[in-house]
Amino acid sequence: MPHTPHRKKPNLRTTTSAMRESDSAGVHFLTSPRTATALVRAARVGAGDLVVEFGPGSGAITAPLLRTGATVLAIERDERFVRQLRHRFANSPGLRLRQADIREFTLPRKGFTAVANIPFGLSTVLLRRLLDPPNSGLRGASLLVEWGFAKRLTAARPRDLTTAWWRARFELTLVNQVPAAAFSPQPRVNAAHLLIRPRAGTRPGNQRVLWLLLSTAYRTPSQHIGGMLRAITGDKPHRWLRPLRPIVHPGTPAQRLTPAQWAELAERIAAERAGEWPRLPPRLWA
Ligand SMILES: C[S@@+](CC[C@H](N)C(=O)[O-])C[C@H]1O[C@@H](n2cnc3c(N)ncnc32)[C@H](O)[C@@H]1O
Repeated sequence: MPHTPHRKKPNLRTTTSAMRESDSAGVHFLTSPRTATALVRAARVGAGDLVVEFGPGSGAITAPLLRTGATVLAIERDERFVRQLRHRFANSPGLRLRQADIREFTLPRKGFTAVANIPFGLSTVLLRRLLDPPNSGLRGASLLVEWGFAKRLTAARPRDLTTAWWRARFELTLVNQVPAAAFSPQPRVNAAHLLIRPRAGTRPGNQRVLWLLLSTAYRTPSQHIGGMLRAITGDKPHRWLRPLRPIVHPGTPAQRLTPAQWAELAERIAAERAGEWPRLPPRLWA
């Protein structure tokens, strides 16, 4: 007869006190299995894929993730959750659990997908870790973040250089609003399901050109795209602007371009202007 390992119930006292302390740090645990399932389904992962889960807590998202057959690298700082997860998933060979700080943990070089209910206070730091590096191994991400944060990130026109850099290389989609009632303790504001996918046709080789365009555009808000393109390429701006849709006139303020238009411009300039483009700064946000 197959041996069924004895499973202890999770220690609720320990879990509850860990949750209470996490609450004081602005951390909200997912209590809606339907939301966890939707988050995992949208990640489109399965056997052979590597998923990085930031802050698994007591495993609300880890469980459906493991059911997909993917390998889950879960990074949790709180020792009580780590112990609990080890116990709960003792028979899940797909789980690689690390007790570490997600702000410092070295992310895999190999292609990976990120899935997480992100502690609201760490959203920017984590997105920087995922989306800043020009050679990020990120294949996609399915994340729960604060609603206002998701709205700002997905606005039609990025309002700052960092967001423009992320959006020209990745498509960021606000899937839906997730009510505060889906968490315990409840946050004061609703959350959002944010989906991230690499932008089709964006090649790592174009990133120097892209950075040059964006950093020039965002340095001076009133700058016109025509003059900027002429200064960078030495060509008449129409050559680059003509194929863009919606239509962009040379007198358009550069910051009015959409992420897709920046991606297309960088792609075409890099393809047609072989040259020594300036190196990317070692830390892009510095
Ligand atoms: C918002 S909760 C999500 C927990 C679980 N995934 C869920 O949805 O219920 C965030 C989790 O991240 C952990 N955490 C917070 N800051 C962390 C850090 N700097 N490094 C690693 N884990 C962290 C917390 O202990 C907590 O378990």
